[in-house]
Amino acid sequence: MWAALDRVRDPEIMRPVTELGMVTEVSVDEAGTASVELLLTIAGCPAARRIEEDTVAATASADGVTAADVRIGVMTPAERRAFIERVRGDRGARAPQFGPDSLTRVIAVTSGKGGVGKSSITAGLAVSLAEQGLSVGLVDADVFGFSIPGILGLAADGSITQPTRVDDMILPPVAFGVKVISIGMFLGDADPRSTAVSWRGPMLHRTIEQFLRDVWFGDLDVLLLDLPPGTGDIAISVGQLLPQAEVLVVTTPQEAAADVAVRSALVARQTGQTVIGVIENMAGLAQPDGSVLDLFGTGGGALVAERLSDEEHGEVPLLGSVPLSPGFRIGGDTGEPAVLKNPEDPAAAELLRVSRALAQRGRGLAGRSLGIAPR
Ligand SMILES: Nc1ncnc2c1ncn2[C@@H]1O[C@H](COP(=O)(O)OP(=O)(O)OP(=O)(O)O)[C@@H](O)[C@H]1O
Repeated sequence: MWAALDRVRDPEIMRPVTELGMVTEVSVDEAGTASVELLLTIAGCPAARRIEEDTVAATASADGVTAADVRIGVMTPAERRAFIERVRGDRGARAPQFGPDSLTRVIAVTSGKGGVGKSSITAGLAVSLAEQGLSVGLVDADVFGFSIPGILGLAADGSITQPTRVDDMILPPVAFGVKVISIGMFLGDADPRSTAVSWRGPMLHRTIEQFLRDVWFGDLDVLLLDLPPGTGDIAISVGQLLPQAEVLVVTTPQEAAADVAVRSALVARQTGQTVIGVIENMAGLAQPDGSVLDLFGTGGGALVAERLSDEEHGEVPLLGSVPLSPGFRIGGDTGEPAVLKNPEDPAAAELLRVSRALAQRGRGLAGRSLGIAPR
């Protein structure tokens, strides 16, 4: 019975319910009727139905079980505190999750101009890294244009999927294997389609800080951040809070956009972050006759990469050039990322190639404390 229940995972925490202490009673009588009690953290949590269905299915599938009696209850405050401690492990309460010694690679995606496809690229990279088996989190810090929930299917009918709160721990919704948190999830009952975030710098800083502290991401291989375009308060806050972050610059092939893209990368450098590459988006659109229409010109990505490369910082590579593609755009509009639904699409295929190259580079141990002391 326990082995069967080990297969039931909490969809938000992505760990077996047995390991999380959520299963409080398991017994089977002589007639083969299995009786299981499982406790949810809070009543009506979004994951509840799925957990209940999976528990019933797992119980019924265990060897020798002829009938399943599954009871779902809710934890007492004391049980919930014990649960939070188990989930957080020895990191303790409210400790920063992505400090300099963290093994998680933090990649902030920035752009100079708005509308160059930064959010689409970030979401596509996150989903394809998760598809390759990495544990991935995504922070949508684009306050003025939070579009990640829509791109990842978390914004149906004008309301954005809310994170689950277990006391002071916030569990991010999971989309296509990616733990996602967005400013758009914290607007209360307001309709995100017609709500503007007009917070000043300190409020934005606190919000990003809270995302990194109270949102429980667990052990991530990669945390991606979708920054607002340009060089504003958020970029500076992220630089201060995550100086070890690596930065990807998204730009279009238009040479005129290069200056502003380079400037956004230079702000990241000033806060100690490392620019690891440039992704050109909205490159040539393939025509039915096989020719290519360079709607936004050519060469912008290579130009930004070249201007960011120097002796001090080494070579900043152009990691890929993602073409314009109606299929890629439709995937974003419908919340079904093309990298999963339509991997042959030319834009999706190029993004998959870039994500595979990124996945191969782990975070090095250089400069980090290994947490061991000499005797
Ligand atoms: N390669 C592409 N081919 C076709 N459409 C694209 C491509 N990349 C992005 N788009 C579309 O362009 C629009 C803008 O993209 P997106 O929202 O990702 O840009 P952004 O840079 O994050 O914008 P902002 O930061 O200003 O919010 C979206 O409608 C998106 O679907």
